[in-house]
Amino acid sequence: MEMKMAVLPGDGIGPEVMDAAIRVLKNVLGRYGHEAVFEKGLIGGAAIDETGTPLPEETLEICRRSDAILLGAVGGPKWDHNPASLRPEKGLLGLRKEMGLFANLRPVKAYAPLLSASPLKREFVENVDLVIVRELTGGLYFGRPSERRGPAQHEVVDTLQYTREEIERIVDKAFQLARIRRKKLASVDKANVLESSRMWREIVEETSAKYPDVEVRNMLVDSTSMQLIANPGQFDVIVTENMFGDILSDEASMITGSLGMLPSASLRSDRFGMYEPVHGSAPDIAGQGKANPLGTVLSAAMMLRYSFGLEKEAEAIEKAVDGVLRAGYCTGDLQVPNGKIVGTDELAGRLIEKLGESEAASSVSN
Ligand SMILES: NC(=O)c1ccc[n+]([C@@H]2O[C@H](COP(=O)([O-])OP(=O)(O)OC[C@H]3O[C@@H](n4cnc5c(N)ncnc54)[C@H](O)[C@@H]3O)[C@@H](O)[C@H]2O)c1
Ligand SMILES: CC(C)[C@H](C(=O)O)[C@@H](O)C(=O)O
Ligand SMILES: [Mg+2]
Repeated sequence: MEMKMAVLPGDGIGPEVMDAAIRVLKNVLGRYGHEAVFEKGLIGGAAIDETGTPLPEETLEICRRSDAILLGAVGGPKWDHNPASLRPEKGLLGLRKEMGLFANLRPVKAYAPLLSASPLKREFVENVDLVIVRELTGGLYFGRPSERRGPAQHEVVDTLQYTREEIERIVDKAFQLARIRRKKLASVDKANVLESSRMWREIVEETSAKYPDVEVRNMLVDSTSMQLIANPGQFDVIVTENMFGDILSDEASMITGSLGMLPSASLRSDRFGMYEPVHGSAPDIAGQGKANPLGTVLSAAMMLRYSFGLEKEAEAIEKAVDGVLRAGYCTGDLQVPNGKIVGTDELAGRLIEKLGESEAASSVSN
């Protein structure tokens, strides 16, 4: 099988972490004898600079003829204050919508070597293994905004809008995921205030009848943000609206030690998906070769698992990540006791070394 992947590096540290992830990906695919074609496209600020728009038609074409998309990050101060239609985020939001990627899975896993530096209580973080299922193509980020008429305008509106079907499909996806994990689902909303959240709760209630084996509880988003810090180990799957999921996932990233650690998969009902780290373009460290590539590398592993069904290959990457951290290598955003801080490229090289070591070990044991 020849795999076709669209590669959209984007802006800031996007191209840096993407180069690292592609090196690791090519290495693992080569070891397992797979053939892959990578087609690069422009998105975000880089696309605005070249074509005047953050999501050129050519990029959409590349994505449509691929089996999966790997994306770095978009945005930065150069473009963030452009008129609304040219904001680089519009390119990313537009791509998610255009490709129908409504289910965003953001796994949060505690890696043992990173725990001692966590400001959180160790007994609560050491077994953390949760997934935030974020609704990705509806809600506040896609509702009707009011027009900006300039600085004199005295009122502004954004709308949090969902159809029943949009809520049903994401809630169902989360129940399905909980069923194959630890069977615990937390649905997070603001039902004490928002009408959309009250409808969300009704749908959770109705859907739970189909999944009697999954224990479900409804939680308010404000107290959930507290519980994530106080006792994150209580969570298995969390399902929530677009903006709540955006905010809770950046918060949850700190359980692992850094925003740079979190991968994500944006899925629909078939195997097609887009895979990107949770972080942004990090303009403060861009161009310095020190960005943490692990969120993107782990996103590539999710791509192999969800879009190509390559479980062994995905696990090999995840094991290599654990292996390099255990060996003490990390980027500057992480703290490993007695560890060595290395740059983005060197960390990718260490991952490739680890992949080789585990292959050598498995051929000795066979
Ligand atoms: N999916 C995306 O493409 C995405 C996500 C979030 C933000 N953004 C955009 O990125 C730009 C910058 O946003 P921001 O600064 O609020 O958020 P950010 O996620 O880019 O950075 C937040 C902080 O985390 C650090 N950080 C992030 N990723 C890191 C990594 N891999 N390694 C080490 N440190 C890392 C940064 O240095 C910064 O201090 C904005 O234009 C924003 O709209 C894009
Ligand atoms: C850049 C922005 C539009 C994006 C989002 O909110 O989805 C980002 O924060 C993310 O988490 O992927
Ligand atoms: Mg975000």
